[in-house]
Amino acid sequence: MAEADSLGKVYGTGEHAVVALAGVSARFHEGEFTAVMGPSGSGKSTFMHCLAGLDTPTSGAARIGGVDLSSLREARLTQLRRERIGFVFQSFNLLPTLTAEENIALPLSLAGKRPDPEWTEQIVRATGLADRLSHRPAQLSGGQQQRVACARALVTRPDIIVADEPTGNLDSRSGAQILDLLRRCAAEWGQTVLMVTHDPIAAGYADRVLFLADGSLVDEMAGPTPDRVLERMRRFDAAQAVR
Ligand SMILES: Nc1ncnc2c1ncn2[C@@H]1O[C@H](COP(=O)(O)OP(=O)(O)OP(=O)(O)O)[C@@H](O)[C@H]1O
Repeated sequence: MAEADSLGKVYGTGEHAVVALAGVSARFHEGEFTAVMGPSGSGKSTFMHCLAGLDTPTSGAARIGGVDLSSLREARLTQLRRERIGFVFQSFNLLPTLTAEENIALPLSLAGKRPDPEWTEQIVRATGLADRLSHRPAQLSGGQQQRVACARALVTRPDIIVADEPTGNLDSRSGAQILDLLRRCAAEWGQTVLMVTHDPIAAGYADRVLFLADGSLVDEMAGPTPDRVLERMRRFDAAQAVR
């Protein structure tokens, strides 16, 4: 469904050049929940942004449904992002003047489309927001705001959900609700879920973990558990301390 083919990204030029991605290849299948981990500055956000068409790679290709994103003009890329990818960010990014219901419907309003009532009801139920729909973000807890952001990401029924540290600002209980929901997106609705996280517990919800270091894919773990992820991260830290 989504594919990174030797994705490379260099910021700046000459002596100021920073290699954020040094040629990363990976495939992300339907119904698969992948966590992306690695030390700060290892290229996780850059990787996700290039893969989701929010940033342009300097080499290699990002493909969604077989389409090379670099072959698309800006308007077509915007449409593809809007229709096929749902984004969830660490800081929720809700519009403060809109109610929860209006925030959820926003991607459809922007595309001039009507909500599918059955699907909307399903995601409102899945996110447990039925009695909060008329509230504005300031009247909601962080966990509720992130659930609104998830419902907004889901409302277009995207093929891919991209979540950048979705639980980074949440307590563990609210975080678990978001992670359960992301797992459901993959297992129940067949969506391809990609999540950047620093948290081994969050990574334990995924089907596999990709580990980045210095812009390269250095390891992959299937069926992760928090303990195994933590142990793998400790080995990274030890290796970095030696260098
Ligand atoms: N716009 C930019 N201009 C210059 N350098 C950048 C830019 N964005 C990212 N970088 C650099 O690219 C490298 C990878 O950054 P990136 O944000 O992808 O890492 P990350 O693994 O997501 O980090 P973190 O966990 O801290 O969010 C870093 O060295 C960063 O400083």
